[in-house]
Amino acid sequence: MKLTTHYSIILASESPRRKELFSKLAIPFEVQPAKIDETAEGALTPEDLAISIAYKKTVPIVRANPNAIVIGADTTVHLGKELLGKPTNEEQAREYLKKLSGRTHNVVTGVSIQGCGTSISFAESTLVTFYELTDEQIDAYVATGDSLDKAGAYGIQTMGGLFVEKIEGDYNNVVGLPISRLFHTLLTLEVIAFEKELSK
Ligand SMILES: Cc1cn([C@H]2C[C@H](O)[C@@H](COP(=O)(O)OP(=O)(O)OP(=O)(O)O)O2)c(=O)[nH]c1=O
Repeated sequence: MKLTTHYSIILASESPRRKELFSKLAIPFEVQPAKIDETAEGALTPEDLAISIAYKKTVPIVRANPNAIVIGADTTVHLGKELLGKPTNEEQAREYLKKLSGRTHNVVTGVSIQGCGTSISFAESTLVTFYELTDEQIDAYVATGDSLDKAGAYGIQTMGGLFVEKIEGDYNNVVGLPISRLFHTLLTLEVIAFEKELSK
């Protein structure tokens, strides 16, 4: 299938995983990371929190590119009422993984699509259950350095995936972008469309 767009599209993210997932659409796009303060005020639900940060990421990019459609995303890990962001150091990474061991957590990615008269956001949730982890497993994984740029201190797409017993929901959402829901949303918004190929 071949998709097309009349818009210039900007992915407001420095995440290489988001860039790779967005590339599945095979349409031209640019990456412009937004450096923002990733905190949100008020007692928000996990979904509203992820949406509000995703939206915040689009704001400076929309301002600088008024003729583009800008897409921002934010992924957070929730264990009960506790929010586990990116660990600030290896000690915190170990602490997060100990908490996740043997339990089910919720990975929520907020996505915000802004610009050219479009303003829509959504959040997708995936439940992830970890095996019971030993200290040896946690120490060995954290020593790889993979934890530090990832919410919840693990990457399901890297060796962190070895800790996962099961997931309920969209795998790509855990990696950082629910690309299939985004694909359907962009089609509905007519931001993207199928390019009708002339019969050969
Ligand atoms: C749980 C989990 C998170 N992650 C990543 C996805 C996100 O990149 C990151 C969470 O941080 P985010 O703040 O969502 O994203 P980011 O800082 O990487 O990029 P940007 O703000 O510029 O868009 O954690 C994985 O790669 N694998 C996983 O299994």
